[in-house]
Amino acid sequence: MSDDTALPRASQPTGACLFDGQPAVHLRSPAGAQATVLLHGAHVVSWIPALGEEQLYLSPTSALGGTAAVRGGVPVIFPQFNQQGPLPKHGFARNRAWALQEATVRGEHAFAVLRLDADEATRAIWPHGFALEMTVSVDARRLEMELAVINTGDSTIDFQAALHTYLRCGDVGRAQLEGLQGINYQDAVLDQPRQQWVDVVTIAQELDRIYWEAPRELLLREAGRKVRIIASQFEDTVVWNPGPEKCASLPDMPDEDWPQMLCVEAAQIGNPVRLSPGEEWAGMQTLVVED
Ligand SMILES: O=P(O)(O)OC[C@H]1O[C@H](O)[C@H](O)[C@@H](O)[C@@H]1O
Repeated sequence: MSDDTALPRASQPTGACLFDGQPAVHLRSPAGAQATVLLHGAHVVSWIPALGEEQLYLSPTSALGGTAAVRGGVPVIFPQFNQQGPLPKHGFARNRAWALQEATVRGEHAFAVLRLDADEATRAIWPHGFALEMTVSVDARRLEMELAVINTGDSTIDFQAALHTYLRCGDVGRAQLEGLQGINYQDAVLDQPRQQWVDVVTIAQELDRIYWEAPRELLLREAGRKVRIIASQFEDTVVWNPGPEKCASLPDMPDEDWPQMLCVEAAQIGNPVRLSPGEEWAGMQTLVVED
């Protein structure tokens, strides 16, 4: 992925930018950490901690413009997870143009706020009033993503939501996701409920699981790298890798790229959130690179 701006991305200040020709916002913290968020979907497509390397996987063959969902980064899932209801898969938030409200550096942080309001197109498929606010913040070693949902309508809303984070891996077969032992999950590949006995390791084929009421903190560990994954308010965690066969069937991802990613998604699936008019809910996922 290349930028279309004159400045190399490493030198871009906090503010509006283009990413592969698409409207985006770039964040640069005083310590030099960076993140880039597309206005399409409020989709985080890059996170580079200070003195670090890219931490997110973004498919080089994913279309970033138009109405298609982006393969990689952090898709925002709202108001439906997967195909668990009548709406398009994973809802509509990831396929809409969000508005940039603010992009600022404050203290050690650089952050941006993006907003999506109900409009005619969303009401046509989901007849409710709502506003979404996505706040993305970086400091030296940390990426914080908060999705807030406000019921701006005059009737109750029920929704599922997720931050569908594609973590970059050197080789997912040698990576380890720690913290899920003892947790019950729905195995979407086997279509069966199961329980996790050991850490999630040696992924070599499709893995697609919803862990119910998962621990707040998980750790992705691979040679020379540890990323702590902290969820707040999101009760469930989805872990997904397409494996070789499913990856080969995805038109927006190179066949050989599946070992380079693992989705660890902060999600609210089992207990949809219910908001009365005027009420608000917010869920957060924080990623921290550790020594
Ligand atoms: O291809 P997408 O619509 O982006 O969905 C990608 C994946 O998202 C989640 O992780 C689901 O659990 C998977 O079943 C799904 O395949």
